[in-house]
Amino acid sequence: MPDTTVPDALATIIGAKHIEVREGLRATSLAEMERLAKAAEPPRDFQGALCTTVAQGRTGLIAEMKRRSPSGGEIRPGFDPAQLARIYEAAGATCLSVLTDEKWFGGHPDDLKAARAACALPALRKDFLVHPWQVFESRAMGADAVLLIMAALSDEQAVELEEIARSLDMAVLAEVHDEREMERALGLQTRLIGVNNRNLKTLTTDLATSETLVPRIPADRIPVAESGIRTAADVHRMAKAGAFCILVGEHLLRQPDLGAATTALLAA
Ligand SMILES: O=C(O)c1ccccc1NCC(=O)[C@H](O)[C@H](O)COP(=O)(O)O
Repeated sequence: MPDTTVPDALATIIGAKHIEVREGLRATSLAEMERLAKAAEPPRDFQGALCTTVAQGRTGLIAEMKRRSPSGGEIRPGFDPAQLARIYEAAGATCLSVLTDEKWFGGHPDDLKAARAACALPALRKDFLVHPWQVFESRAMGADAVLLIMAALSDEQAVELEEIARSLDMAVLAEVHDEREMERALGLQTRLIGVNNRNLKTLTTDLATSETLVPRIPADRIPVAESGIRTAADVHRMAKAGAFCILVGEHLLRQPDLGAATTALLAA
């Protein structure tokens, strides 16, 4: 029996996202958001950038930016998305991940716009997508890729959101935390399978999650190890499990010298 006395962080966030979408739809109709998405400048090749980096024998780093998080509290005072993007790019990151959720992460669509405009890296919109409107909104704000969290979506919803993202030439990172979610993600067309080492119900992090799941991901997919990666040894550990792409946020963002920290992590 699940412990119903413990609040489920993801369920709380998803509940609020449904309300946000309803409010968003009142301000901008689905048809208008679709029009804005189609009018946006063309997307950058998020998946291609990761494939090229890995083919060159380097670690594909999706470098994340977030002001705060439910698990970490305030992460980076003086947060400047354009400056962070330039530093990440110069230090060898392959892609960006930008939190746009305001309530829990202090983010905003303007963060993604500013970060993307400041560099040539493709950008993932890191948010909690539950409705087609948000996929169109992601493209309209300039995102090159969206995150689909399998724990937050039914199979039908995941397929629908992926179809819309693909129709807009955006990449999809399908995120999983257990074997069942992984099987469901493998039913999608995307090659990018993110294994989140963070349990989004309890917010605890364990790199063993990637060590268990990544070796079970078929060779035609691209595993991305996410969360809790802090050291060159962690990067090596993820690579040993078969994940040559990683998504890292908090550790890097807490370092005063972000560029040096990013370079050091990629030296693994
Ligand atoms: O990070 C949280 O506290 C969190 C809470 C609820 C839902 C999602 C959450 N984080 C999203 C992520 O998984 C991370 O931002 C991402 O994978 C980077 O992790 P890290 O390198 O540990 O910052």
